[in-house]
Amino acid sequence: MTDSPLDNPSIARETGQARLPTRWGTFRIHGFEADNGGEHVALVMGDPAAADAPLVRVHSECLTGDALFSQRCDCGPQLEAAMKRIGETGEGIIVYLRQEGRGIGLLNKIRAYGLQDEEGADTVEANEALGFAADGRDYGVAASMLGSLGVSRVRLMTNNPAKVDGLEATGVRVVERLSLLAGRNHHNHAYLETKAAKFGHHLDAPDGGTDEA
Ligand SMILES: Nc1nc2c(ncn2[C@@H]2O[C@H](COP(=O)(O)OP(=O)(O)OP(=O)(O)O)[C@@H](O)[C@H]2O)c(=O)[nH]1
Ligand SMILES: [Zn+2]
Repeated sequence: MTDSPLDNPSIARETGQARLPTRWGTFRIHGFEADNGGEHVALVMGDPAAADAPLVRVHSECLTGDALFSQRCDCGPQLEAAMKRIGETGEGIIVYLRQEGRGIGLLNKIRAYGLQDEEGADTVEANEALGFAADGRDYGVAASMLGSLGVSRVRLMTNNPAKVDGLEATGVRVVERLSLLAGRNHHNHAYLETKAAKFGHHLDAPDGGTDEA
């Protein structure tokens, strides 16, 4: 397997912060620089460090879905739903990781999309045909960012069991998993089915997986 072109450093240092008004309320945006120079951000609302286990979304960058309104995936609506939920709660964090294309980068993701279009590959087969692992993400940098923000226990908005395990492996305690079902449409049906079949995403389950010790 080819190593991911996006190295996955595990330490991120805060570089600055500012006010970020959004449709769902005003966050503070914190900039972080990782060991390899990667740039990530966290959107913080309220005082999550004072909470026992605040609402957190660890979102992997998807330029096409988050910014360009693509319906190939569910990323944009998931990000909106997470920001809305935090806005309604008044407290929480969006950790926005620049791990585009499950870690293979934007240009390789577009090549993978091409293989899906032309050869009928699913997302996993396309990654593997390009010489990458099915999912090359690492959550160490998210743990480092949460640590800087004073958070070590979270209620995580995700359908992805590997994200829960990945965060737990880096020392973040996921006390509850909250489903984040949004943005299903006829273009992303196969993509979502592949996530459920090959990665075990919980796509029809309600909130669950609380493993409070
Ligand atoms: N390599 C590759 N990456 C993709 C593809 N479609 C979406 N992505 C990336 O997948 C990432 C989102 O991961 P997903 O597996 O959809 O969802 P998740 O974040 O693991 O799970 P949730 O927390 O439930 O949203 C983003 O970085 C997207 O850019 C694809 O076809 N190929
Ligand atoms: Zn996406």
